[in-house]
Amino acid sequence: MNQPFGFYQNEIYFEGLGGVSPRFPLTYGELESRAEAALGPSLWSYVAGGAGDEHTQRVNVGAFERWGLYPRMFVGAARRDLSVELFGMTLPSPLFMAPIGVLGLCAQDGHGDLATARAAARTGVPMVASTLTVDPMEQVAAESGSTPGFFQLYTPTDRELAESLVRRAEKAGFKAVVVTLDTWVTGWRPRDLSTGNFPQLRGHCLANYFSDPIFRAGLERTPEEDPRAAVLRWAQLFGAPLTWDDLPWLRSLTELPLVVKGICHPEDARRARDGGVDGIYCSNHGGRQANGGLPALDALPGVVEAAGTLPVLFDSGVRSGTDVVKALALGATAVGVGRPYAYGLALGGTDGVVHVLRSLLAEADLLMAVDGYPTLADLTPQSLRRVL
Ligand SMILES: Cc1cc2nc3c(=O)[nH]c(=O)nc-3n(C[C@H](O)[C@H](O)[C@H](O)COP(=O)(O)O)c2cc1C
Ligand SMILES: CCCCCCC(=O)C(=O)O
Repeated sequence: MNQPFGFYQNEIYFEGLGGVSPRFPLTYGELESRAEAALGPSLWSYVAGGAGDEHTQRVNVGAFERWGLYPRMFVGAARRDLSVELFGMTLPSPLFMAPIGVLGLCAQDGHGDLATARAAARTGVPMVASTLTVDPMEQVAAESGSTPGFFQLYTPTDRELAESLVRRAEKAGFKAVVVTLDTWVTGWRPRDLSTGNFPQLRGHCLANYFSDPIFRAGLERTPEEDPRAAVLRWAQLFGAPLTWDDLPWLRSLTELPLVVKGICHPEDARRARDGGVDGIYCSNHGGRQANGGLPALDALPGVVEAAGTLPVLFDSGVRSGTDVVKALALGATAVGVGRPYAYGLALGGTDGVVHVLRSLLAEADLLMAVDGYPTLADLTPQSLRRVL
């Protein structure tokens, strides 16, 4: 079903959308409340929660309401083209799935990364596979069919281990490496601190480490023999507090497109661009890391300007197809969906993820049809007006 996007209105209402299903929610509110019930209290609070009093998380979402899209008439947008060029590839739409570390646990069978990769295969929407998958990255890559996948790297303090993870990602067939910069230490997350629930500390989602020859070589006993010691070793190695001096080394790690995630300041975007990265990923980690109060969407225009000709990926707060359109109009090349697809996974495995992705795309496509924007190039900052 890896069909190009660009639906016709009548197909939506009379013929169905090949993936959007009435058995799953059609509003974000219902998706969230049904996912809460499906995930159970502990996993729900990990996935849904954020830093501090979750102000940043809320303003990430609210920021989209402060922009309105001008409707344009006499455009004849009967056909839309949502395809986008990214890293030399033509993708059928600008949507991608942001990396989610405990994703595997969100599926009923505990193999949610594989189920999500299958959704990528079915929709053509790329998945950014986290370093923290339940199943090893090689298996995740194998499930995504002809849809390109990206590998997200949490840079460990051991450079040899970092290099090994990247080598494996290349060999597994991932098409880009996304280095997350904003999470070398976990932020202040009251929900998780009160439940004591960090799935990684229970040994979940560490398959990429436990299967890695460099990681294993640093242990006295294998993770199978002594899982506790392996988790402790992982916790010691997890995150290197990188500086600009490390960028040349990161750049040297791979010839795959290199993307840096967590960039919100224009000066950081400029320095990353000058340091030779291939893409800038504007994100505040969905408000999970710092409760600093800046909505990621408000940071996007400055990052886009500083990135120059580099593609800008964006996430944080995207909850609907109209949000996708607004982020594109503000200059994003591709837009990441985070929590919503994890909720779809919780409700219906691969089918649930496909439903969420196709609902977002159908809504974006219909907005572009009705408001007269037939292609992504037609969406510019002038298409928007600040409304609040
Ligand atoms: C449960 C959870 C786990 C996450 N794990 C990762 C991760 O492993 N790597 C990463 O770069 N970002 C991770 N993120 C951040 C997402 O990639 C993305 O930036 C964020 O979800 C966007 O915010 P939103 O979900 O509110 O739209 C995670 C987010 C959630 C909700
Ligand atoms: C030491 C674990 C850091 C959190 C990793 C997953 C993530 O990015 C998130 O929960 O957010």
